[in-house]
This record gives sequence, structure tokens and C-alpha cells, in this order.
Amino acid sequence: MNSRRQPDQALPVSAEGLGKKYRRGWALRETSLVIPRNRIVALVGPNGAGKSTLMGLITGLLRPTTGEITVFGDRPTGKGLHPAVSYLAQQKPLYQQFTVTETLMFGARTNPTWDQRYAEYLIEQAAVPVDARVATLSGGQRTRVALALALGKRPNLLLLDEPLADLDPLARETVLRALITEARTQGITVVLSSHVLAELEGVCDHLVLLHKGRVLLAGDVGRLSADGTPLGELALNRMRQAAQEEAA
Ligand SMILES: Nc1ncnc2c1ncn2[C@@H]1O[C@H](COP(=O)(O)OP(=O)(O)OP(=O)(O)O)[C@@H](O)[C@H]1O
Repeated sequence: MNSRRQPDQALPVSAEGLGKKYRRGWALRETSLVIPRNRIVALVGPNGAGKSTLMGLITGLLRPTTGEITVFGDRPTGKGLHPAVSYLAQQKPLYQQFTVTETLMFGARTNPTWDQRYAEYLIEQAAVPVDARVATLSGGQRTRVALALALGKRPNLLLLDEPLADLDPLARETVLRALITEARTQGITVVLSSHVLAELEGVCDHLVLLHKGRVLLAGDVGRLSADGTPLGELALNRMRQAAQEEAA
């Protein structure tokens, strides 16, 4: 009999003993976690904690050194993204010379599941001029275009690597609100990485806290902070405890 666990196709992400080692050392170690459906997940941790590495393993852009990861039951192949997954990298790669309309045309050409009307609706909601070139847009507008490109694919899982990093506080709030509205109404699982947990407090319902390549805290926010302790405080306490354990 095969004792190997069957991957759960309903789970956006499931990882068991997952690790990634670069030449300089381990970026992620012994990571076992599950990301349930329809959640807004905060993937947080200080610089170098392993957030981008975990995203790279989910997308298949990186191969695990140890362990296993499945995305909707499939092991990432490394040959392009899973059809149900959209990924927005930290640098928000967009063609600067394209207009917004041309950017959406590019989305249509490169995604078999593209929903043009939905992408146009998202641009309209953001009040971004469609004939403007990407290079001339503000940081907030560029983020909205990048999000329309990512959401236009109609993903079930959306991975956003520090999407708010270059935005001012007002733009952060607007972009986040628009994103959460879409995720909730469309039933999309969103993984948002950030090293500022405070900006995701009240927004996320699931937390994954990484520190030095290890998962320090993970799970449902309601359960983790059942006594009402703010998430930021919870995370900080857990990191302090880890530092003390290391020093001992
Ligand atoms: N391509 C690479 N080659 C070698 N080391 C790498 C590579 N990418 C990341 N690392 C190292 O792996 C560790 C985790 O990096 P990673 O980028 O995953 O962290 P992060 O939590 O996303 O950090 P940040 O918040 O600064 O973006 C760091 O020590 C980093 O220097």
C-alpha cells in the first residue's frame, strides 16, 4: 500500500518539511504549513526571513531543497505558473512603454483564462487613464494596473510580494481596500507579504510569521489572538522569545 499522503486539491498551498538552501545557507527550513481557501493571508517577517523564497517555491520559480509543496494538489513544475495562480513580484514588472490598454492586451495574449471585461472594470474602478503609458503613472496607479493584470487571469490564489511597499499611506489603504473587496467577492485566496504586520492588521484572517527561515507562528488569526492581543504584539513577542531561545 502507498503510505504517501494524497495531496489535497482543495488546499491552495500545503507544505511538508519544505526547505530551500542557497549557496550562502538555508533561506527556508523545515516548513510545514497549510494555507486554506478563501483566506487573506499575511506572510510576515523581518528582512531576509524567507518570505520571497516561500513565494518562489509556491510559484515553482524555485525548486525545494528538501520536503514537498503542493498548490491545489499539484506539485509546482517550474514550467510556468499553475493556471489558478497569479503572482505579483516585488518589482511589479510592467512594460513601461505600454499604455494601460496595451498592458491589458498583453494580459489577454498571455493568459488563456483572461477576463477582459473584469480587467477593464478594475482599471475603471481605479480611475486610471487607459491611454496613459505605464511610465507616466503614479506608484499607486501602477499598482492598480499590476493588480488588474494579476486579477484579470481570474486566479484562485493571488500571491503579492510586498505590494504596498512603495505607496504612501493613503494609496496603501485605497489599494488594500480594493484588493480585499475583490478577494472577498470573488472568493480568491490572497497571500500578502510584508515586513510591516501593522498594515495588514484587521485585513488578514490568517497569519504566517517567518523568522530566519522558520515558521514561528501560523494559523487562523481569530484563534491566534483569541484573547484580543493585537497581531503585531503577538508576532513581536514570538520573535523575542525565539531570540531568547537562540541566545540561551
Ligand atoms: N538567489 C539567492 N541566492 C542566495 N541567497 C539568497 C537568494 N535569494 C535569497 N537569498 C537569501 O535567503 C534569505 C531569505 O531571503 P528572502 O528574500 O526569501 O527573504 P524575505 O523575507 O523576502 O526578505 P525581504 O523582506 O528583505 O524581501 C536571505 O538570507 C537572502 O540573503
